[in-house]
Amino acid sequence: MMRAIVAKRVDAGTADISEISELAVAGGYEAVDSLTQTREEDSAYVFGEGKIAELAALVADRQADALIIDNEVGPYQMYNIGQAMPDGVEVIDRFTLILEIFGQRAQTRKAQLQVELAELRYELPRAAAKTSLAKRDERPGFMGLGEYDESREKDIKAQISNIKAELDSIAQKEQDRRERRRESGFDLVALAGYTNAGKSTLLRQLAAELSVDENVDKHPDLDSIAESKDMLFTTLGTTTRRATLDRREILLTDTVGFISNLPHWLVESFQSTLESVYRADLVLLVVDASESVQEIREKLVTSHDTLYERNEAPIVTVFNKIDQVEQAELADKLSALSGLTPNPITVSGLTGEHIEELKHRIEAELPAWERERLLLPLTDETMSVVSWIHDHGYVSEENYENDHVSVSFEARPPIVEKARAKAAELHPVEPN
Ligand SMILES: Nc1nc2c(ncn2[C@@H]2O[C@H](COP(=O)(O)OP(=O)(O)OP(=O)(O)O)[C@@H](O)[C@H]2O)c(=O)[nH]1
Ligand SMILES: [Mg+2]
Repeated sequence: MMRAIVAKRVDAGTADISEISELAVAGGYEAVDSLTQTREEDSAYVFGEGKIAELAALVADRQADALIIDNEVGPYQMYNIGQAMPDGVEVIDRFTLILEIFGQRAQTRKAQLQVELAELRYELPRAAAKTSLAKRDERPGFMGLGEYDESREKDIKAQISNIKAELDSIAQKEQDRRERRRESGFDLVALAGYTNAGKSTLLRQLAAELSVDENVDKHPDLDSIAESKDMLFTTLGTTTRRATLDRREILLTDTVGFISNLPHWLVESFQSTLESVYRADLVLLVVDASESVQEIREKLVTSHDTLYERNEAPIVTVFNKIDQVEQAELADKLSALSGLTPNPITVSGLTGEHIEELKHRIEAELPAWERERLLLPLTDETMSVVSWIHDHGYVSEENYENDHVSVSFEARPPIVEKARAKAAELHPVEPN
């Protein structure tokens, strides 16, 4: 495994390196040591020059292969820090680390395109900076940053627009698929929330059935016998499974987790993954109840920001991992956070506690179904209409009389509409 030193600079207060350390592990590094500094950003080195010398000594001493910095590092700062480190040491900032993780996990075409798009967006301003400096100073390869090449910038822009076009067409296909699924009577429910909150674990609890996506084999984290890893960004693509509630059939989609402090271009690149959240009939926003009130609050606020802009569906907040929290403590947390989530539900995806309640809640929050009672004349086609209604809605009563059958059912309004049309097309057999 690659050995890494983790470093972080903050303007004020104490730097918290827990998240970057977890990201390092997720990226396949062993975080062997760390250094932090509280001071304003240095334009040449991010950290103070003395701290950089200290870091270089630590890297050498611990025989690290990489230096991971939990700050955004500009192209020149990156170059300067690289020069100050022992030879062969890779310098990685927060965003390149996240991109590395995504790159390792991206298995579907869509995920790969999204990672590529994010990489190009990361590179674009850097290429532009090189070009403008090289022009100004007429020094190709300014500061050793590589060949000065204006065409590189154009190239990146062209690639970005190609990838966007392909992602748009994938998004359109997915939108069509969502509509077909709704027409088949399914309600679409999406799991959203921070990475490691327990979304995939909940998916497995709620939907034991097989996945309905073509990416089944590409999500080893969703295998019901596979253990969920306690690791950031286990799930990258989206996976959809079918689950049966009391009355309704839903399609439940697991998505990539959120993480705070992401630059705009990175979030944008993963926009199409979030479409399955924005376009759902209901969103389950999962939070880890074992975290501190402060942490949960920050994550809820970021999640709401991400969702509210484009989300169309109602949101139910799910406090997961209650097996790890004392009851009194949980009550305190819920009341402290009640302003942000008026009516949350508490569960444990691991033990299955309150999963039935969650199912009821999902059913209650889904868009209301319409009730209808249809009298169908008995013809050769009648049984197929009746079974169509069974497939697309919930039948509460079915009575056979001499020459007709009466069916009482509930379904999405468009399904009821269709059932009426089908019923109208049935013509009774002429009596002899
Ligand atoms: N104790 C406890 N652990 C849980 C519970 N739910 C999930 N976990 C653990 O939390 C970790 C993360 O769970 P996942 O289901 O992979 O989380 P996720 O939200 O899908 O994470 P990403 O795919 O990375 O976004 C795993 O180690 C799970 O076993 C729970 O209810 N109780
Ligand atoms: Mg997951």
